[in-house]
Amino acid sequence: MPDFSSLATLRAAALAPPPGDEAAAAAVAARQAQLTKPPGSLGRLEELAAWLARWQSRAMPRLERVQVLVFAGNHGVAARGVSPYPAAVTAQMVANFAAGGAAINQLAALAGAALRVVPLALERPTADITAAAAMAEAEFLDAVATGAASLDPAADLLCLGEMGIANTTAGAALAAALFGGRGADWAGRGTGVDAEGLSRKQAAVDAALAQHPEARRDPLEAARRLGGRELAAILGATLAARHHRIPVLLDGFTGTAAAAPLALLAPGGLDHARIGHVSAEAGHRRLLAALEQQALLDLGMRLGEASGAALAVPLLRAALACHAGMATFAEAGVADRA
Ligand SMILES: O=C(O)c1ccc[n+]([C@@H]2O[C@H](COP(=O)([O-])O)[C@@H](O)[C@H]2O)c1
Ligand SMILES: Cc1cc2nc[nH]c2cc1C
Repeated sequence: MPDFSSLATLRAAALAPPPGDEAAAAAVAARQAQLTKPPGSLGRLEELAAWLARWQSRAMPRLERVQVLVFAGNHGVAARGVSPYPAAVTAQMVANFAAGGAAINQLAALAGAALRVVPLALERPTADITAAAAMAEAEFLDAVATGAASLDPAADLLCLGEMGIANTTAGAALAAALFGGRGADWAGRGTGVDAEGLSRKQAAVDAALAQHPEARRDPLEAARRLGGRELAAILGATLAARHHRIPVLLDGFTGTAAAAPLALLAPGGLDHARIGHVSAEAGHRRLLAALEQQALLDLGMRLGEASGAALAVPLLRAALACHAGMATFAEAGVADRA
């Protein structure tokens, strides 16, 4: 378990992500070549089986234990009129998750996954990023460590999601600091803000970027100054998963932005993560392009709460069912190519 007790140790862990197991990935590719199908005909399912093998370090990957983690946080920038919903909805949705009434409850059950929801100091919103750093260093590290500690170290796969009114504004500011551009490039409609709300959101992102020039220079400072507790927890869980050899499915725009600092801190720092779906949130495609990632699904969803990550789990199960269950040409007596 990496040490996230100081910014220096967190940075050290992020700068040295363990490599994948290329032998396990090669074993998958070798078996794929023997299976009763034209080479490559299962498309990305083949690559996904190899990806699971590489990051689980298992020639025959498995999905017996899938964890869905949803982190919740509140944001001072919500007071800027950037979301149509009041901040109180964050805690109300956490209660809804506990009662089993949210979309993620249904989708996690369908995925055969264990859902855990972790509220992070909801009564204490982060500071308004247009005026101050979202979190002090200790608060940031605490959220990162909570994210890491919430991970089931025996999981075969981790799906990550978030809940936090106004967090698409935080995600947009973070993405702009990491990859360049301004509010107009990264802010979208979120939960459905109107045109004036969108203008306020773009202005809030621009004001936050002007307030925090350091964020453009250091991905961890960007996460601390512009993000939020649930975003920091996603970063911590994603990095901890890498060190525990657990592949990760990220969810939408906010969740992808939360983990993105890891890709900038180390080349391949997010190679153990895939994006479950591309959100309808305007900036997500731009973010995926910047990360050179292709989402698994494109269903026009924009919910967050790990819904798009959980929905992609059955695709991974399909990839493994074919990989493990198909006969080889020799076993089935099917003639291979001449
Ligand atoms: O991540 C996404 O793609 C996404 C897009 C739109 C909305 N959300 C969810 O909606 C909330 C943030 O939206 P907003 O409008 O309050 O910034 C937060 O709880 C997210 O889980 C998430
Ligand atoms: C109702 C509601 C549910 C959500 N789930 C994730 N983000 C959300 C935002 C709102 C507003």
